[in-house]
Amino acid sequence: MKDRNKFFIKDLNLYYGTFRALINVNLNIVEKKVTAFIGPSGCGKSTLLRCLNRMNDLIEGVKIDGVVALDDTDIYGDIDVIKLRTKVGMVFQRPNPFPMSCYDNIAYGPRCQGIKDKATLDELVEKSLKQAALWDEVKDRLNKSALGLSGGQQQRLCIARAVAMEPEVILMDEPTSALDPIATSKIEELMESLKEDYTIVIVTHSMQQAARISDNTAFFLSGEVVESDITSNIFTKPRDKRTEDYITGRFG
Ligand SMILES: Nc1ncnc2c1ncn2[C@@H]1O[C@H](COP(=O)(O)OP(=O)(O)OP(=O)(O)O)[C@@H](O)[C@H]1O
Repeated sequence: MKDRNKFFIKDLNLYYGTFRALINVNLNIVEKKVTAFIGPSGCGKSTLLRCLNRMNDLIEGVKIDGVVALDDTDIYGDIDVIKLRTKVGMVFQRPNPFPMSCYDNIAYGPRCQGIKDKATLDELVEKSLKQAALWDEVKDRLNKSALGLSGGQQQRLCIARAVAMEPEVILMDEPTSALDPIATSKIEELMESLKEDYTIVIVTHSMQQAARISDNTAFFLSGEVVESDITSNIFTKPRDKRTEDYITGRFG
């Protein structure tokens, strides 16, 4: 099947006050693939990720120019931002379950959207937890606090919570950086299965992780996307000397 672009990013610049954090970014994000953003600390990976569901709108002093289109619609045009964030869900670096039961964590978003029917919610909770590979571990403790889960389980719960909103894209900002290697490999396996249904964009500090899980990789440096390509090309035959220096560990 031919690749289809989910996001189209053209000449994007982002300023925090007078500081230009993204510089003329041009990038396509392919549908139903995993795209990794890599690069040294402070190079703009999270900033670009947050542009994709307008999370930067919440930061004072941010100015953006250029185009970010989702399925051909400019998301910085006159659109419903709440709807956008429903379509483009997000999972953060530290697991952040709400201080409520596992069940209520998942049902929270759908309830806010007006779904009240218990059977419908039950089904959605089960389906989301299954998709996040957590159902077997929590099915007997759905009514207990989510805060009693391990860190890795909490992160999968947060992924289930994102999935329950039936998004099209899931943004993940260093989703495994607070987790141990076993929990990390569970999340990595999970991403492999989630990409059948969702477009995934992940910021990661780990080049090994990007190489393991992503189909496409974009390499960032000082606010610019230096190079983006299929992941194997980035790691075996980068076109730009700066990418090569980074992946061979010469800096960063
Ligand atoms: N809210 C903010 N206000 C001002 N400057 C910011 C803000 N957020 C990020 N920056 C600056 O923008 C630049 C890019 O930051 P960003 O967090 O996007 O980088 P990153 O590549 O994700 O870094 P890391 O890998 O360390 O998470 C940095 O210089 C950072 O200091």
